[in-house]
Amino acid sequence: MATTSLDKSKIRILLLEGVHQSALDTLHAAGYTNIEYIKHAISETELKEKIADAHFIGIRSRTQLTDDVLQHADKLVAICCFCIGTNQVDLKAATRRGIAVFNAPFSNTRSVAELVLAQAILLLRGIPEKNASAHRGGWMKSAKNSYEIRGKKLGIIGYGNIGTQFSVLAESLGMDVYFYDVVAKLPIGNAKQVGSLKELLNQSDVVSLHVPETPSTRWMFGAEQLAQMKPGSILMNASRGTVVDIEALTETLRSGKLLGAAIDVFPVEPRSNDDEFISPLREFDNVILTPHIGGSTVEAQENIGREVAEKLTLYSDTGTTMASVNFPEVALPSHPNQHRLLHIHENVPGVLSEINRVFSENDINVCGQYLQTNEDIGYVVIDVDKEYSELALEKLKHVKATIRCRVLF
Ligand SMILES: NC(=O)C1=CN([C@@H]2O[C@H](COP(=O)(O)OP(=O)(O)OC[C@H]3O[C@@H](n4cnc5c(N)ncnc54)[C@H](O)[C@@H]3O)[C@@H](O)[C@H]2O)C=CC1
Ligand SMILES: O=C(O)CCC(=O)C(=O)O
Repeated sequence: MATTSLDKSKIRILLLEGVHQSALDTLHAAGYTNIEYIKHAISETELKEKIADAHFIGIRSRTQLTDDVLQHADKLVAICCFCIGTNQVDLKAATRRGIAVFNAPFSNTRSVAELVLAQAILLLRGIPEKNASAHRGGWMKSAKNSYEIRGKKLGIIGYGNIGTQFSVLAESLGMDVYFYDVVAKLPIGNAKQVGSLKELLNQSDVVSLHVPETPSTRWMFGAEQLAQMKPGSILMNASRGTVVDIEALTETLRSGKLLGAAIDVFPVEPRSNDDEFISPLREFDNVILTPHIGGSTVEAQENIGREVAEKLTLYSDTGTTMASVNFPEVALPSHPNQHRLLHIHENVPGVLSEINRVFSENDINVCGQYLQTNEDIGYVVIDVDKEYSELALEKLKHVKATIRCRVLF
């Protein structure tokens, strides 16, 4: 698509946590060259220093973009999460500063579903203990506590993009699938929605969590829920580390009540692969511990890199905010031969009429105008003839409730 964006060499992009090469390729192909690429998460002090110069930042799940960090991000236009979860970003603080947030809601969902399916099979067969024993010279040849997956009941908590895919895969292996979700959901295949978490836990042989991190899911799975699980059942968590109370899980595992567990996410995760992973769960051979790699496959990372980098370039080139997590969604055409003003304001009455007054009082012809609002902010995009953009920008900055206003050339 032909675009007339800002001089791209001046747009600074900071990419952290080793996002896939496909992101770099996509950005380079779109003409963005001023990119700092770091393979790991950086300390908060370094983050505050680096974010001060960045127009765009790309992160995965380790980098915490708190209100405090964002206070240092005067130039930041957008945050690009190369993952699904956006709980590591203070979305309210980003919105208040007029910073758009993007993510990749689908690209790694199949990878998570495949991982938990594999873990369920391995745990039902007692493979983690048998494997650990063999590595130490043991030989646990026995059918005790070793089961087929066929005919077992799977209880999915959070029946969204990942939960539904897991549901389909599990049914294809003969599992009976039940799910609990706070929203009424159309069941896929023969899955059945149950009315309460307790009901789900009381009957499931395998329980798997696929909820986002929100206030309602924070520590939602503790001693009470573990007590409601069937003896000999399995718990799996590949959602977020703040969902399961690890101390309570440790106690339950010590009691021998569960056949096993698979945990991919933890309340505190090492910042880099060189740091030690500390968890009381390390003592159990019947627990599969994975380093937050539910979505870490070559396929998923390549797709995410491309998908999120495309969202970045589209927003940077044209102002398009489709699929933004926190911004009103506007799909915009390119603006050849015109300049494009992007005005982000608090969603309060009277702003639009003030904006329109800027154009009528200054005799500026509006070539195109687009508006969308959400609960917090309004996003107005105005295309004007090139010679008027500087004057319009200056005037628009003084419109009441303005958060941020900039121009795309
Ligand atoms: N381990 C890993 O590497 C990965 C982890 N994830 C995590 O998995 C989560 C889920 O991903 P998706 O399925 O794509 O999200 P989704 O948004 O499609 O589905 C989440 C579902 O959880 C439900 N839900 C929300 N609060 C709930 C509650 N209190 N009780 C029961 N259900 C509730 C929602 O209604 C929704 O149906 C992500 O938010 C992310 O945190 C995602 C990708 C990779
Ligand atoms: O791969 C990552 O860094 C995080 C994956 C994840 O948890 C997500 O997509 O929400």
